[in-house]
Amino acid sequence: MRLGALIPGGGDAVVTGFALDNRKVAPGTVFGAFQGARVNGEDYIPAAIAAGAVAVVARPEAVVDGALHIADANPRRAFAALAARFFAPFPATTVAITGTNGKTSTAELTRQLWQLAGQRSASIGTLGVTTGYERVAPADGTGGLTTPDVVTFLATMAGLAREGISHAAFEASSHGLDQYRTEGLAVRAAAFTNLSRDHLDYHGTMEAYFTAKTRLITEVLDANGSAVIWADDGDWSARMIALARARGLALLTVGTAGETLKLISRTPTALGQDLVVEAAGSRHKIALPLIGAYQAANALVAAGLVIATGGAVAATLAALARVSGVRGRLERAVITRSGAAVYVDYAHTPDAIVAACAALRPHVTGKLIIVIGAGGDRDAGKRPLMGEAATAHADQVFITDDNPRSEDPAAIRAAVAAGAPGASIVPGRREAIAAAMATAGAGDIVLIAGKGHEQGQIIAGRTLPFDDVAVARECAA
Ligand SMILES: CC(=O)N[C@H]1[C@@H](OP(=O)(O)OP(=O)(O)OC[C@H]2O[C@@H](n3ccc(=O)[nH]c3=O)[C@H](O)[C@@H]2O)O[C@H](CO)[C@@H](O)[C@@H]1O[C@H](C)C(=O)N[C@@H](C)C(=O)N[C@H](CCC(=O)O)C(=O)O
Ligand SMILES: Nc1ncnc2c1ncn2[C@@H]1O[C@H](COP(=O)(O)OP(=O)(O)OP(=O)(O)O)[C@@H](O)[C@H]1O
Ligand SMILES: N[C@H](CCC[C@H](N)C(=O)O)C(=O)O
Ligand SMILES: [Mg+2]
Repeated sequence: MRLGALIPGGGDAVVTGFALDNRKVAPGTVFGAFQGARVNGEDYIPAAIAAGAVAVVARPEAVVDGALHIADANPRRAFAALAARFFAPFPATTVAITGTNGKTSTAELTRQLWQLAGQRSASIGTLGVTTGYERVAPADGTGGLTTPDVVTFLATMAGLAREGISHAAFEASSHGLDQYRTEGLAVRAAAFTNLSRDHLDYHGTMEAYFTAKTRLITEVLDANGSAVIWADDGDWSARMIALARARGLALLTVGTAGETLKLISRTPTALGQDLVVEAAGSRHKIALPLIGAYQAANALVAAGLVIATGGAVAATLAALARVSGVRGRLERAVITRSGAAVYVDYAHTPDAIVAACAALRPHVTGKLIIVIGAGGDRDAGKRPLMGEAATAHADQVFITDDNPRSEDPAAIRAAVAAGAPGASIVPGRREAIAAAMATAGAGDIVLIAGKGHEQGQIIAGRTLPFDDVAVARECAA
């Protein structure tokens, strides 16, 4: 493609690709130079041009010598729009999900519902790229970033379209939205799941965190698209609904306070839960094969996205009876010799710990024993709150490590323990899982929280192999 085809006056230079790191620039690349959290990408403009960049997308005040300067006060957004023109076409039906918790689950359940309806579908998010035939996890073994960068995102979407995928659901994290990492393609429907404390290290305040998320509804979503909003998260839901209305979007509300998919009742069963949902004037009874209110919420939001993009209401709700669990979300790992069930869940916020405990509580006849930890180089303020949530909602708490990253693991454990008097502090995640499982008897449940699907423990810059499900099975052997 010629540069002139991407941007008026671009000329005849051949564009071969897009990069936002100078080390990935090859002859013909369009380079995006952005001010980051650590360094200023504008410092790498000369190196990018020396490596063959034909154009540089940067602020008007940046100095670009020897390549076309595509100047924009919001260079990340301009870069995403150009890159999308280069990488198109994309899957025809694309939807996005934001919220503090439930993005990955909802994206994956949306993909499953489409697949059950006969569509070739994919989901993109923390689990990597999932299609009906494979899951390609991020290469670094930790689960990596939810959205690596906009070039990877658009190239992946284009690759899926080439494979014949017509329907794609992606997770829009607040970091990704703030940094324009998931944009450029048409988004037909967008969902909001909930908002609670996380990532305040990056956003500073809950208000700024919420604002980052609102971009999905107010800017990224097509003007003629549909907003699917979980209605049961109080003020945050009400504000998102108001924003969707103000923009004149088609609106689908979901939950007990929802109008489109109104949750009438929810009754836990041995293997899942029975839901009664009022939709399009009739009542639908659904035997959802997943436990917990939070999974019911995500399943219904997923159904909302499918309906918003053309799925028939009754058939979509009926298909919920056939979904599979999402990797690392209330995944049953093993039963101990003494008869306790051990679950792994990706709860790494105070709210998620409450939700995961609540999901398991109806299935506990003895004690609910939880293993928690908090990530290093992440929102430190959530640590005691995670301890408090575990203490309030489980019967016995073990505090251990969860990706200490560059921080001192003992200091993180102590910060969590500040909210959890009476908890046992066990350095070493394997040791903590073993200790928790050893105390469990028949009728008890052990919940190993925080890492879900993750395949590694990040300690001092190194990622060591670690899989909660595998370790639980080893401890039970
Ligand atoms: C704080 C944050 O989100 N940082 C992300 C962001 O970095 P940044 O733009 O601030 O980059 P920077 O390192 O300051 O560099 C600025 C620019 O200079 C460029 N550069 C830099 C060095 C160099 O030698 N040459 C060069 O060109 C960089 O490519 C970048 O464009 O953009 C980078 C590329 O897209 C990301 O890798 C990086 O993620 C870091 C590693 C990270 O840990 N992010 C986490 C917090 C994150 O984003 N998590 C969310 C999950 C949230 C959730 O699901 O709950 C996610 O979406 O994954
Ligand atoms: N709708 C929900 N309400 C409350 N808690 C939830 C909800 N959905 C998921 N959770 C909790 O959050 C955890 C993570 O779920 P999931 O991976 O779907 O969320 P996410 O938003 O993608 O998270 P991340 O921001 O880390 O990518 C789950 O394991 C569960 O403990
Ligand atoms: N997307 C989240 C994942 C956290 C998972 C938890 N295991 C941790 O490392 O804190 C983040 O990057 O903050
Ligand atoms: Mg996720």
